[in-house]
Amino acid sequence: MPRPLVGISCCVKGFGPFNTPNHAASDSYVRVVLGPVGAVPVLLPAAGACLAAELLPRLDGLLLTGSRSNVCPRHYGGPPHAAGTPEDHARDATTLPLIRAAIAAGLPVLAICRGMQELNVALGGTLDQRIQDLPGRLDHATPADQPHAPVRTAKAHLVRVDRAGLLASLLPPGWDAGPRGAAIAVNSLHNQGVARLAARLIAEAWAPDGTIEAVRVADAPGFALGVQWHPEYDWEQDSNSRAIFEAFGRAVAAWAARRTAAPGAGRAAEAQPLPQAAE
Ligand SMILES: N[C@@H](CCC(=O)NCCCC(=O)O)C(=O)O
Repeated sequence: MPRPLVGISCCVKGFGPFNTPNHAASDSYVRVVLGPVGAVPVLLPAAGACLAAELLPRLDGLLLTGSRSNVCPRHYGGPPHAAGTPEDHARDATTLPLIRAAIAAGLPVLAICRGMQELNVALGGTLDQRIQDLPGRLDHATPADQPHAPVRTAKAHLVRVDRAGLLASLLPPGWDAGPRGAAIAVNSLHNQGVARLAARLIAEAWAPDGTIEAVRVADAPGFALGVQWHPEYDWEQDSNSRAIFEAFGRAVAAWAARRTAAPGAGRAAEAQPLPQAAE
């Protein structure tokens, strides 16, 4: 049987001397899909809502990536971002409908950082835009003055995990047996966070300041998990991070087996006209 296909959400980023828009996803997501997820990575361009119906029937999983850009507040009725806050309207226009269609179809979904924020917004939740400015909250942002690699793998804080949740069920045996109890250490590279949790989401993990750090979709027919941290940066060293991707990979493999047995399974919506290619 051919290996399963996992779609990876792209951002639109300017590259080169003319800042030409490119559809891009970090190499860390490609490597984790090839590695512990055990699938073939398929980069999904941020080309709009039309992609959901075209792509979903051909995919076995959806990996929603992190990004420096932020979900535009008009999608959740929030105030405009402070000047200079990066947005990516093309990504929003692609991922928000894609998430709704994927969840409805039961396609396995793993949502990381911006991806978890998109999952919340796609299902009707709202975001805080700078949690470090809120009273009593921690600064979860990327330290600006430190080099790339260590800051992405360094543990920034603990996360208390609901022992009864999906996340706890997939962590390695004994994950909660040490002195920390039901808490794991995570990295942290975000400014925004869940404000109002979407009605269909269940919080599964919390930072010490109460920030929601993991969610699952309560009524999802398939695997649907979001984490606010970045397991893709340290899965080679961290067994908890690796376990998240392996569990996603098992769900993806099961979906692929069903899709192969019954082609057309997962078809979520009627196809829409494709957009014109950019000039
Ligand atoms: N922009 C949002 C989401 C944060 C996020 O996904 N960060 C990814 C950073 C990747 C990296 O720096 O390597 C927010 O700020 O909350």
